[in-house]
This record gives sequence, C-alpha cells and structure tokens, in this order.
Amino acid sequence: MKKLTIIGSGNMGLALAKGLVKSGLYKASSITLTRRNLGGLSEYASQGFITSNNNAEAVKDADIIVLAVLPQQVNKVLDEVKPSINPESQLFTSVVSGVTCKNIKEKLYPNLQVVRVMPNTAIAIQQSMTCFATDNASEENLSLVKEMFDTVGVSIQIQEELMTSATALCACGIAFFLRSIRAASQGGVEVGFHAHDALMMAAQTAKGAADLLLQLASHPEREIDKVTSPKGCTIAGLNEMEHNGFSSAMIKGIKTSAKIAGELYVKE
Ligand SMILES: NC(=O)C1=CN([C@@H]2O[C@H](COP(=O)(O)OP(=O)(O)OC[C@H]3O[C@@H](n4cnc5c(N)ncnc54)[C@H](OP(=O)(O)O)[C@@H]3O)[C@@H](O)[C@H]2O)C=CC1
Ligand SMILES: O=C(O)[C@@H]1CCC=N1
Repeated sequence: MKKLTIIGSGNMGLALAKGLVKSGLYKASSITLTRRNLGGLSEYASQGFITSNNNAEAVKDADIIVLAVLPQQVNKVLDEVKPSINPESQLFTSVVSGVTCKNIKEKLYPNLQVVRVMPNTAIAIQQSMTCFATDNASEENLSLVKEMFDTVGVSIQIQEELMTSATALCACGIAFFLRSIRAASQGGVEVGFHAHDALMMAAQTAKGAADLLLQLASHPEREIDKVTSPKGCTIAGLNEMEHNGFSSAMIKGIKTSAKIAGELYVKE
C-alpha cells in the first residue's frame, strides 16, 4: 500500500482522505494529514490517521503527496517542503485551483512528476467527478492517479488548459446544484410541504434526474420532453423559469467561476 501525505487537511483534503479509506484503497494508517492547527485533526488521529503540523517531516516518507491548501497559501508551503522532496521517487499531486504543474515545478524541481487534480467534495462519499492533467507524469503515475480517483467516483484526464473550466463545472458545480435543490425545496414549502420533507423530495428528484442521464446515456431535453405534457404544468413552470433567466444564470455563473479560478494564484 502506497503512503500518502495530504498537505492542508481542510474541506477538500479531509473529504479525499475519508473517501479513500471508505473505498478500501487506503488504510487510515497509511495517510498523513497536515494542518497548522493540529487540534482540528484530533478526531482523525483517533480514527488512525497520522496527523502532523510539520509539512517538511510529513512529506519525507510519502510515495504520493497531495497539496490541498488554498492558492494563497501555496508559495509558503512549497518553500517549506522543498528540502524534503525527492523528485526521483515521489509523485506530487495538487488539487489547488489555478496552480499549474509548471508553477509547482518552478517552485520545487523541474524533474518532479506533477499531476494536477480537480475533485469535488462528493469524494467523501465516493461520488466525485474528478478531472486530472499533467505535462510530465509517466503513464504509470497517471494510472496510479486514475485508480486512486476512480475508487472515489469517476475520473477523466483532460488537457491542462481546461483545468479552471473543470473547476467551475465540477468542483464549484456541487454548490450550484445544491443551491438549485435548496431553491426547489423552498418552492416545495410554498406549495405545501414541511421544509425537511420538501428538501428530501427535491434531493431525490435531482438524483433521479441525474441518473436518467447517466444510466440511460440520455440527453436532458429528451428526458424533459417526456415530462412536459402539452398544455401541462411542467412546461408552464419551466418556461416561467427560463423567462426569469434560469439557464442563463447557470451559464453566467459557471463562466464567472472559471475566470476567477484562473486568477486565484499569484506567483511570487
Ligand atoms: N472545497 C472544495 O470543494 C474544493 C477545493 N479545492 C481546492 O482545495 C484547496 C483547499 O480548499 P478547501 O479545502 O476548501 O480549503 P480549507 O481552507 O478548508 O482547507 C485548507 C487547509 O489548509 C490548511 N493549511 C493552511 N496553511 C497550511 C500550512 N502552512 N500547512 C499545512 N496546512 C495548512 C488549513 O488548516 P490550518 O489553518 O489549521 O493550517 C486548512 O485546513 C484549495 O486550493 C481549493 O482550490 C479543489 C476542489 C474542490
Ligand atoms: O471555491 C473555491 O475556490 C474552491 C475551488 C473549487 C471549489 N472550491
């Protein structure tokens, strides 16, 4: 079993650690989690994870390193770990938005193999849509990354220039779909359901809609046509939403997130 060190165990780092252990691919004892406030990891230490607030020490024995700090925290962390990194034997992966493989190699070593990965928080329940890209990692290391992220959802390799777009569509996308489910539930309350029932009903309906596309390899408009009876209530509601900019709002939101994702990291 490979040894993994996650530098920056916040929302994303911990979701990844939980998903990998749940999948059975990793034992908690083969994952080291770091953050500055070690107290915030005590729950994870009691579950068998190794925890540390010393990044330089934590990366020494790792086969795979996952960088999961915020973009504005990257430069300091890379300076800290550089003396402990072995570019010949270690694989460096990063989930940080807006930081390229080249940015990391420029800060660490030009021959370090780097894979940039963009998962989403559904990784904690093995349902992530994960995109990854590289400009120098070997096929063997790419297979390793694919195996790792396929156990916690679905992963695809993409061109690196599309990573900020993948961030908007898939990583930020979790929040966009959650907000639409929340909005649907609020509508459900207005038409008569208690809030907790409305939320469960909206979430299960969203899950069914997503599975219609994924399991039947169908297209949204094909499935929508099956719901919209002539002169019916669905088309009335759907058209009302479109008159108010429903599709347009989602498209504009994704474009804005993709733009901002590309501006998050500032090189030193
Ligand atoms: N949240 C998401 O859905 C997704 C996030 N990402 C990317 O993941 C990265 C992390 O995001 P997110 O998890 O949301 O952010 P969080 O703020 O939740 O996590 C960042 C973690 O890094 C730790 N940290 C900060 N500085 C250091 C340091 N010097 N050494 C060790 N740990 C440190 C922080 O803990 P402490 O302050 O205790 O050190 C914190 O727990 C970002 O780059 C983001 O772009 C990518 C995909 C999805
Ligand atoms: O909001 C953010 O910047 C991070 C990256 C993608 C999801 N969360």
